[in-house]
Amino acid sequence: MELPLHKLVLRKLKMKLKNPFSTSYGTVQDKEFFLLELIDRDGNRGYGESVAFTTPWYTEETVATTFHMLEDILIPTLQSNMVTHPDEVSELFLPVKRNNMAKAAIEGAVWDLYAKRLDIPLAEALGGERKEIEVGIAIGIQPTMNQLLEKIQGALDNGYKRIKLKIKPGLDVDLLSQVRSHFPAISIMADANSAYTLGDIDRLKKLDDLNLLMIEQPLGHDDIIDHAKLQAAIQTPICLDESIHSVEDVRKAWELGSCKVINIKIGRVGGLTEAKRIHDFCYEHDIAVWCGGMLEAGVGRAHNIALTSLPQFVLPGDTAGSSHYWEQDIIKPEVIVHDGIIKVPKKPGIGYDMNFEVIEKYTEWKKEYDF
Ligand SMILES: O=C(O)CCC(=O)C1=CC=C[C@@H](O)[C@@H]1C(=O)O
Ligand SMILES: [Mg+2]
Repeated sequence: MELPLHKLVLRKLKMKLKNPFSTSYGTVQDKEFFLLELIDRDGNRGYGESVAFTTPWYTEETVATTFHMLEDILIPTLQSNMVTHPDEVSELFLPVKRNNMAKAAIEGAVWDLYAKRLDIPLAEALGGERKEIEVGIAIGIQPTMNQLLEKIQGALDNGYKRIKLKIKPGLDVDLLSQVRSHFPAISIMADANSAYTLGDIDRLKKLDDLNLLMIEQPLGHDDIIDHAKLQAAIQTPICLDESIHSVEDVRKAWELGSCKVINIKIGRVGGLTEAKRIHDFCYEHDIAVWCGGMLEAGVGRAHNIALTSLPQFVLPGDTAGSSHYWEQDIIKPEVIVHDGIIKVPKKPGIGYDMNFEVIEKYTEWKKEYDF
């Protein structure tokens, strides 16, 4: 049955993070993004959120390229084609190379609308079964060791199930050893955001003594060959983040032995349909999967929660609670983490209502598109 699309409302928002988030690439303080509200002829509303940053340090996409893609390519494509199921959106966008975060923003709104039309939770529409999901937390690079230890303790006090720390050359073996000696038994992983090369192999081998859950994206953002060499040389499981844009990337990485774990970010892989394909491949091949974060506001967070309800998300994701990032989130209720657990909402679609008071407060401009 056709999805009778009526109108798309595109809002540009800017929200200040409570705490700046620092990685080997740099620091994020303000999060700029698009909120997409897709309305059908029966008055149902589906929501999507874009995740690209203002500069292309994580992937090549930015807020500006997202707008260009939405305005000039993706929205017109959706306007001129009929869809019956969200999977058809990624088919429609197939001739457009990459620009996965822009594609995911619009596809996410279609998925939410589709689930709402069926009157079922998005998690169920995706085939998810979990009623609750376990989550961890990502802690950015801190100015001092004491501040880092305090942040970790605070996260543990809040029940988060695993701690992800950012590392870079010079802020790695010693830093992680100190953390490990303060917290001998906790689940710790390190994210390098491509800060190393194979020349650092001896340094990276030292991490094997620290019982890390995994090391995320140690080498080049577009590499799977050197990662295979590194994985053969170290015991710590490698997780790929930046290198993975599709299920084909996962298949190749798996065949080469480039990693043991996959971080799925809906935006990086072009939407929930491709995220689900990656999930299914990993399920069949017994590859551990978890859901990464992009410092999302509530709508993006809600999509992550729905996705994480699928069975192969066997490791805690980066979906921390709203209050970890924001003074006020754009959804009601906010995402609450209790003892490191989020309850998957039972209401239709993403399962959270929009908080338009907050949305209006942070909206810089909005624009409407008719279908
Ligand atoms: O959303 C979160 O809480 C996790 C954020 C996070 O760790 C990242 C977001 C975006 C880019 C990176 O710095 C990093 C990552 O690589 O996973
Ligand atoms: Mg990462």
